[in-house]
Amino acid sequence: MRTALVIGTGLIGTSAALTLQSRGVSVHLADHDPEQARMAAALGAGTDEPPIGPVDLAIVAVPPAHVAATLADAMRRGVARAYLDVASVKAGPRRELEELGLDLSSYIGTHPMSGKERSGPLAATADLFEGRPWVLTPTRETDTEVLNLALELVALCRAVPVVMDADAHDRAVALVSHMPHLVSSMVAARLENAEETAVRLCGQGIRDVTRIAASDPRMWIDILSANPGPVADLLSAVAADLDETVSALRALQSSDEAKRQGGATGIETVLRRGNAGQVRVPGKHGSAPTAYETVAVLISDQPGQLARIFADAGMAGVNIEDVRIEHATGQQAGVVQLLVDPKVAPALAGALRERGWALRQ
Ligand SMILES: NC(=O)C1=CN([C@@H]2O[C@H](COP(=O)(O)OP(=O)(O)OC[C@H]3O[C@@H](n4cnc5c(N)ncnc54)[C@H](O)[C@@H]3O)[C@@H](O)[C@H]2O)C=CC1
Ligand SMILES: O=C(O)C(=O)Cc1ccc(O)cc1
Repeated sequence: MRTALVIGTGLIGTSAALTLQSRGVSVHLADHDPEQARMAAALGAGTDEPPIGPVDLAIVAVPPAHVAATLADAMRRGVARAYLDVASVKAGPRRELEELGLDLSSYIGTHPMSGKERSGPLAATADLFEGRPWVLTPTRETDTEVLNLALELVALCRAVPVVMDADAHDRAVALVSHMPHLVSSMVAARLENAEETAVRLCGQGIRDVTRIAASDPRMWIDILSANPGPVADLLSAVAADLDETVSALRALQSSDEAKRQGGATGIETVLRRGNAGQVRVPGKHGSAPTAYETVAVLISDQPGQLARIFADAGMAGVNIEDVRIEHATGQQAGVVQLLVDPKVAPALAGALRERGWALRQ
């Protein structure tokens, strides 16, 4: 691939553009808000000048409700040899394109399973897709050349291609993305009118659970509107679990010992089912989950502390598999949890102590 056109230069479009541009592809940037395209160009994602002739690949990265119309317009203008979109839902946009009567041999629906709770070009990063699944939904109509260009994009972004049917994709993301998004919003909504004295006690757990609730509601209305059935089915299963859990908690309040026992069993069941589901969440790079050991380092809130820890871990020859940061509310300090192979954890802890870091036991 030599040339690409990114239409929709927000978080996902600009991230893809930054990666392609850094790999030597000449990228053109377009957005219905020219300021967004200008900003992406200023970040080094390409040029906001239109291409002179058709590019190799057009990447449509606009909100799901605008995908079909944007693609149809680009295809009619013949701006590229191949077209793809990156929307979080796949069956709806394809159906809309079919209804528009377009030849879809030059189109493939795709979805990078990587993103953030922030929107716009300023949130974009060139490594956003590294090691993450990127779903491709070719059909019998899809030209081989188009599939190959999509695979080349995924490879250039160092993502992991996963081929799926559009409906199967939508059911899968209802489970791993859309239903959890709503649950996160509902947990976060409990905080809206909560007492400040309670909110300031928030720790890492609630931060993890509510991070995605900060996302742009307009985008998520679009996503959920295109996948309501599967999400409603899953949410009603969650509602059944909630009902059972509430009954179990009420039983725990009973003065009857047998009822209390039943309540405890009910709670244990839901917690154990949670353990069994959680171990199935894949580790980094989509690999099987790995049990890492945590080395927890106390840091002061000063510039360069993280970089120093990473450099010191590197000097000790230790590969950091994952990292989590706990900020203590209202304090200029925090804890960095370095997740490493259990075999190297003692050596890392020793090396960091030697270099003056305080470790939390
Ligand atoms: N946010 C995320 O974490 C992820 C989002 N996606 C999908 O990627 C797509 C883009 O999402 P984000 O980059 O997060 O959104 P964003 O809000 O950061 O960017 C969307 C951009 O599209 C532009 N736009 C809107 N309508 C347009 C139109 N008709 N023509 C041209 N430009 C138009 C907007 O001005 C904006 O710059 C969506 O389809 C979303 O479902 C996929 C994976 C992750
Ligand atoms: O922020 C996160 O962790 C996400 O999971 C973001 C995300 C949002 C929408 C998608 O279609 C895919 C990924």
